[in-house]
Amino acid sequence: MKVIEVSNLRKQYRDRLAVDDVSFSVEEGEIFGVLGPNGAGKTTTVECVAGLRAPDSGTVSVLGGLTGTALKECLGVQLQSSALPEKIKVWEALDLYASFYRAPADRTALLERVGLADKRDAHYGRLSGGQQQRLSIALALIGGPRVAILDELTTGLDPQARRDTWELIERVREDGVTILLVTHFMEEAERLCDRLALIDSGRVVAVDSPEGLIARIGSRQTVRFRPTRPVDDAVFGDLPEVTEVRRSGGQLAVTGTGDLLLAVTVALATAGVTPADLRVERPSLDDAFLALTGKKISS
Ligand SMILES: Nc1ncnc2c1ncn2[C@@H]1O[C@H](COP(=O)(O)OP(=O)(O)OP(=O)(O)O)[C@@H](O)[C@H]1O
Repeated sequence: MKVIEVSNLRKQYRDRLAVDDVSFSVEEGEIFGVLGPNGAGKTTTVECVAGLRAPDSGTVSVLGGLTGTALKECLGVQLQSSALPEKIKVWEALDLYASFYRAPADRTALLERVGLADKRDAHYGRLSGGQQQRLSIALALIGGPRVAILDELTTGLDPQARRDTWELIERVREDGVTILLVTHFMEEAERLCDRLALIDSGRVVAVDSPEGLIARIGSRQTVRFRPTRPVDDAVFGDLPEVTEVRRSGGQLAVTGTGDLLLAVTVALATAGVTPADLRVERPSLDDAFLALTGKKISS
């Protein structure tokens, strides 16, 4: 079942065309990512989905076309700009947000869920960045939504806090919540999203799974290592998987396709060479975006 359907969305701010032509749909239970560089139109798109902005043209349908209070009861939103007052306590924020809903979720269970049970009396301003983000996720979930919209929720977090947040999002999905996630982090998109819309300059460049997007640019990969003793290019000469061998300092980079790692390691073993610091570089979502748009997403 399609939970969100966006068709030919367009939104202009004065002389700035933020969203030109955006269409995608999100299936029930998916984590669907909206990925693109800064200023691509991601936030404007999800604000239109959340009913917080009116599109100039195009249509948005959530849960079969719910509007007004019915939509609000089913939708949880965590936006980039939603900062709370420094002095508000965690439980006060939850109580405040719970008052917006007819049947709010159990607050104690929710605090446990996001790992803030021991912070219930703490002031918002005294929480770490990761804790503030987890509170904002709890606030997005307080109404017991079927769909949650989360915008740039790990921006500014350290790697551990980011990974903790990803685990939390995965658990939220396991509870049956469909998630629309805005991000410009490749790793986040690859780790969390079932499917993604790549957005550039207000337009959808492609919609696919992370693997599907990466597969579009082919299966080229590179095996890098430091040989424990000198190795001649001829060692790889007859391997159909290998297209290029490059040397830089003491390091070798063998590029090719297919089961390249196996082919290279067997050839090295046959030649009696041990590859130290061996690693395989496969194309990333960043490479896919670059191939599709000529630009890099990473900021
Ligand atoms: N309220 C506004 N008034 C005028 N221009 C705006 C407004 N909001 C966004 N824009 C502009 O519209 C374009 C798209 O912005 P939007 O925030 O939707 O992009 P984004 O992909 O979410 O970017 P970011 O990752 O930086 O948040 C940008 O050029 C932005 O400067």
